[in-house]
Amino acid sequence: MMVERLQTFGEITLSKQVLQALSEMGFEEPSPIQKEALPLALNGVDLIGQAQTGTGKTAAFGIPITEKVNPKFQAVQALVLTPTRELAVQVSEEIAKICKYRHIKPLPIYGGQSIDRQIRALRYGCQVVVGTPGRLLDHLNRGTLRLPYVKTVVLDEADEMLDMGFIEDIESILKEVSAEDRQLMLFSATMPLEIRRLAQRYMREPHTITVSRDELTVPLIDQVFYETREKIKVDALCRIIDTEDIGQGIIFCRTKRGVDELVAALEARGYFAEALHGDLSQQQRDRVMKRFRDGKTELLVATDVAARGLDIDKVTHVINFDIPQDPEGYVHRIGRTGRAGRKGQAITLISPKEYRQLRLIEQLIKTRIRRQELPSLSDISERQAENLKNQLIKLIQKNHLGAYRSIAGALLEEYDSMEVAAAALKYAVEGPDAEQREEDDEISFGNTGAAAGMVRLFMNIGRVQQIRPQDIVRWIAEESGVPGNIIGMINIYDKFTFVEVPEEYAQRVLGCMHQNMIKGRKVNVEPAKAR
Ligand SMILES: Nc1ncnc2c1ncn2[C@@H]1O[C@H](COP(=O)(O)OP(=O)(O)OP(=O)(O)O)[C@@H](O)[C@H]1O
Ligand SMILES: [Mg+2]
Repeated sequence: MMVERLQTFGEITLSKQVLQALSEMGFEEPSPIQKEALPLALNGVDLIGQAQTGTGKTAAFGIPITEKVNPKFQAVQALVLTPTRELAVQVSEEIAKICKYRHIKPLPIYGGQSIDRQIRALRYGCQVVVGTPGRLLDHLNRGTLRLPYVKTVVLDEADEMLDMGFIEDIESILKEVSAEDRQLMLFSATMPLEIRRLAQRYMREPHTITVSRDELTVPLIDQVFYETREKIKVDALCRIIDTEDIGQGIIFCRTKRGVDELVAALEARGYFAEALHGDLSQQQRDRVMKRFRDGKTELLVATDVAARGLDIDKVTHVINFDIPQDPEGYVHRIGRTGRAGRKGQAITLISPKEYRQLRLIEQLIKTRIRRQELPSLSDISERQAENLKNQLIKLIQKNHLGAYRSIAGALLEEYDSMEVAAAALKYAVEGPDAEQREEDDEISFGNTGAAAGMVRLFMNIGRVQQIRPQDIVRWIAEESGVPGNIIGMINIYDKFTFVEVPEEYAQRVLGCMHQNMIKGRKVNVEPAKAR
């Protein structure tokens, strides 16, 4: 059958409310999968839709669901199944945006969340349920969720859902939906042949849409690999982090334990990263995800729980610290970057023994992954020098140099301009007492000494080379709004730091600083004895 190609959402028969919502979401024209899937899906046929990561599969089923659900009828009419909790939340939110003007209520239902709260929400009523299989079954068994009026079922990440781990649950759930006039749609960026075959069992003459041209991966993602030995893998990773210009990155490990160990190893080296895996409580998972989505965490270290579906636009890098187990996993992992037309960088670390796995991935994606050599230490310092230079250029261009100009003027009368500039740079990078720092365990800073009326605040930072007293001053000033010049002595010890502030400011400083960050490190502030 020829599939009709459409140019705008307006050319598809969509309600005014949905068109309005799509335009508010910034969707100007349908993506390729949407162009092909929407007319078929709206007609009610079963379909299997395969399209590259980040190309709008969610809306390809979210729009038809929104159009088909009757807002006046208070019963669950559509069901979307996802493999992870985070994805259930995200898909439910995207559907909520699409049906903003249709008075339809989607509800995410997933494990780890209070079941009582879910029962109340279900009783209150919703028309679209987006959930993970285990928890949905739980509700079906308790009788707190019934599906007799469900007409549309979607398996997002269908190949994963029909894989061994989930298939029994999926079958049990499908049994609860009347097969009579049920529409079943499967979506994924990968759809292995055996899964397509298996899917026939549940589908009626499904239409198959395959959008990806030759490559399974998005061409805007640059893909490289580094060969490294197991022993120096963490150091290799750190060098890569130091040289890449990472906006936000997801680092994948094979196991939960591997994730925790890598987070600890990164922290010990002064990098801040957060872990995401299935052993965390749901509250922790939610918190980690929120901070990452809000751009507060730069690096997320995760198991494959984050491999599929997650849509976070600022992710510039995906790093496979461990090579994925199966080639499909690679496609999904690296697909967390380079979404909706953006560029992305995918980096894979392999040991000499893992070339075979790498070749299998290349075969599947029909693309060569380029080999790169690890950056040397001099590459890194070159890179840092470059960054520093760029920051200075920005400052010069902004031209807000105020009082610093007169200091510069005074210095230039006595010293050579090269000397002055170089000293200023050294001060900026290494801090005021860089020379001594290596010898001393304790670093002090400040000029007021133990002035009267000052309190000492205890900060749990640990001593890190990159954090200097002036970082702390600037950070306190930014976070609490108190002027930097009221801060007195700063003592940096090996494991903690004391900062002196006038008593009247102490409350304000304390108030903003619980669990805050300096240069990516968590900081707890507690009051210590007044002097
Ligand atoms: N027509 C469109 N115009 C502009 N942006 C769109 C359009 N359709 C979807 N998007 C946006 O593109 C991003 C990626 O979409 P989505 O998450 O649905 O991708 P996906 O195909 O499901 O990817 P994955 O295989 O990783 O699950 C989302 O932020 C979504 O809001
Ligand atoms: Mg998706």
